[in-house]
Amino acid sequence: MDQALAHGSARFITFEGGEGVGKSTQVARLLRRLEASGVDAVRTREPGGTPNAEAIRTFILQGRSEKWGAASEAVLFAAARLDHVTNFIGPHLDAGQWVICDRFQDSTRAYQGLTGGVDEQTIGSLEVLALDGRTPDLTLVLDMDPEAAFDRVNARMIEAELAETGDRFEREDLVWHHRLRENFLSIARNNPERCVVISADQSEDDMEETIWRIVSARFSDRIGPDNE
Ligand SMILES: Nc1ncnc2c1ncn2[C@@H]1O[C@H](COP(=O)(O)OP(=O)(O)O)[C@@H](O)[C@H]1O
Ligand SMILES: Cc1cn([C@H]2C[C@H](O)[C@@H](COP(=O)(O)OP(=O)(O)O)O2)c(=O)[nH]c1=O
Repeated sequence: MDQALAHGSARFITFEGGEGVGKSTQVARLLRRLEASGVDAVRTREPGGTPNAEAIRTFILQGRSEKWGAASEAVLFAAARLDHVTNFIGPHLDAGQWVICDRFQDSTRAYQGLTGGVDEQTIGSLEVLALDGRTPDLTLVLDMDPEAAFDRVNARMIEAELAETGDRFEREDLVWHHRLRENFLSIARNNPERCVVISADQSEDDMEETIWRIVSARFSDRIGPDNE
């Protein structure tokens, strides 16, 4: 079935990209813009979004699954995603609410698959299981040089007087993060109907405007000028 029809009138939008590129910031801003246009929307994140998936998130990000290897971690992320799709994303879309998700299946493809070395067939099978047909209508891939993204995050941490430790994936070296960036770009190139790459090397306000232009143009049938 056409995915747009499968979701009814609601739309499913995901944000993807490396660490610190501004995904959470823009998820919050897009939600505000949608609400201001009269669209009923909810935000969520991965791994997480339901109590079971949040438990898996804590387990992985504390590094407790690291020794198990990328394939086992891909299975854990898929288990969290299946619970999230079944108990949060699917029900909200079916109720007519748009769902805006901070990371989704492309993160498993980029981190565990292309960067972590888990083969395409395994990633594909896990994706079929976990998504249960809920492919995003639009994926915004935020892209910037990982060094610049880390500088930005560190500057904010110093401003807020927070100690920098980083979770399991943030502690990987820069070469790894450059490879990750290339892998997100290659996923976007391979899925041109679904993915749009956005430069994250702009101010928060400019990024918000760019994203709003893309979302409102793509879903102009749902976000009419009458609602602005
Ligand atoms: N466009 C931007 N320019 C400068 N700093 C930004 C921008 N977007 C986000 N930030 C800051 O960078 C840090 C990471 O942003 P965040 O939205 O949490 O990224 P992510 O969810 O991709 O990890 C935060 O401290 C945030 O305030
Ligand atoms: C959803 C998902 C996340 N991850 C990783 C990416 C992040 O390093 C981490 C999620 O932590 P998070 O703090 O949400 O990262 P960020 O703020 O950069 O979005 O989990 C995977 O490796 N595979 C996945 O399928």
